[in-house]
Amino acid sequence: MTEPKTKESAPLQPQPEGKGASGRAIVIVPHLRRPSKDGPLDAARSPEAQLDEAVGLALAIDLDVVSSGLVPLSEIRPATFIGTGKVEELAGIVRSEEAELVVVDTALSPVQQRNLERAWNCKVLDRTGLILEIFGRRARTKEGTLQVELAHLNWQKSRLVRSWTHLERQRGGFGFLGGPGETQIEADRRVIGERIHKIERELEQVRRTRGLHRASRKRVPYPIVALVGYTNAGKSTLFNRLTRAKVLAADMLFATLDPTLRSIELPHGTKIILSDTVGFISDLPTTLIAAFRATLEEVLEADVILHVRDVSHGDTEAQAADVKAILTELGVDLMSRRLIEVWNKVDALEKGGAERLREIVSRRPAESRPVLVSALTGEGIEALLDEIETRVSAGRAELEVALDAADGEGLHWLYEHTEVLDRADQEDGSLRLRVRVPPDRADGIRRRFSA
Ligand SMILES: Nc1nc2c(ncn2[C@@H]2O[C@H](COP(=O)(O)OP(=O)(O)OP(=O)(O)O)[C@@H](O)[C@H]2O)c(=O)[nH]1
Repeated sequence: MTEPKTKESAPLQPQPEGKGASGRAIVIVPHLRRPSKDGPLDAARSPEAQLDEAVGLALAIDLDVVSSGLVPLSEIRPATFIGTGKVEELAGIVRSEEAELVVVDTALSPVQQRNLERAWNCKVLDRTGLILEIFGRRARTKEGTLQVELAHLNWQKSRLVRSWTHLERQRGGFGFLGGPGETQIEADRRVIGERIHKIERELEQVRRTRGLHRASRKRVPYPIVALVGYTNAGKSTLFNRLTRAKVLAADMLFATLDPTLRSIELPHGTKIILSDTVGFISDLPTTLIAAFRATLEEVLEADVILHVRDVSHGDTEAQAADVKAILTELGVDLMSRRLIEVWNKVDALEKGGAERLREIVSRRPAESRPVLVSALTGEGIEALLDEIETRVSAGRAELEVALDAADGEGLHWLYEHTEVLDRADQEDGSLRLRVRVPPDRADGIRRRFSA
């Protein structure tokens, strides 16, 4: 593990005046000096990078981050997670900074959270709580919203302490939580239980309809190209660059919790559907995996997957490893021709960096060569479009079909289910069409419309 930025005795780094409107917050990343093999802290990622990410997440929910820093630990304390001395030191900082909230970027037990709240006399949000807030703000589809609310309720149920009502009121969420007395907690637990039941029923309903939507989407004749990648890798910016669509692309994490679809035409006329997906994040709390996966199922149906990477980020390798691990778990073959690595933000590399990457890329075999782009400046975009077109066509079969001109139904079917490349009306009253189809459809179509 790299040397921590903050020494044990040093105060946290003051932050420049933040733009946040949700309250004054301190962000800390506790990390073990010697990571234990079963410790909850992620040793693959540098603590500094984790701190950057945590501050980014806090800013994404409009917190005014007044101070932030690493908290090195020699061991994890059951009662407060971090040691007594450090807890006291932080209490002083909370007071002097008039902070209303401390984000502790690790998974805290309900008891640890409660004890820290008492010691600091302010709200404490752990990593799960922080990501839940972000998911809550970014969820756009019905299913996304329900999944997040369900995860939130399950998490709350395990820790019936007053939640951070300020944020939750804003979202119109769980304002009923808060009573400190036993009876109040029991009542809250019952209300939560009922709400969980209701949401589970609604989710069932939504899933059934989503299945229908997907079935109708599957009939769409165009190949689907899905963008995946780590949070802040530049997916939305690339999506916009490729589609010139107006999709939210702010310097915010998780600007896209739910998939967005657009259809575009590639340089040689191939039409595709471009699908933007949720950003990946390190150490995703297990309670959130279902909500996250629901949005990623799109990827499985994609003909081509663009794995967008921010190659100017210090942790780009660790981020890519995270994404690949999840793709593999979902059943995507990483060696498959349908995966293209897009190395984004080449404009942000330090001097000589882009040349170095170009050399690395040129040594890779052509079929697994990443494409270097800048979604911001447009550099490399033409080459990317060409590569997408090559891969899309490679995965599709081209057929010649013939049918009677009077077969209106057949013609209609072909236009709905295949990509019609060319059409010729014959003198004998028949029609000849050149169509492109997914390989698994080719045989059926040949049988029905023998050329
Ligand atoms: N310098 C540079 N910045 C970029 C580039 N592409 C995107 N960005 C910036 O990176 C930030 C994140 O971009 P987004 O497109 O929102 O990232 P995302 O992957 O969609 O993020 P999530 O929605 O959180 O998953 C924004 O500030 C973009 O302006 C690029 O090629 N070069």
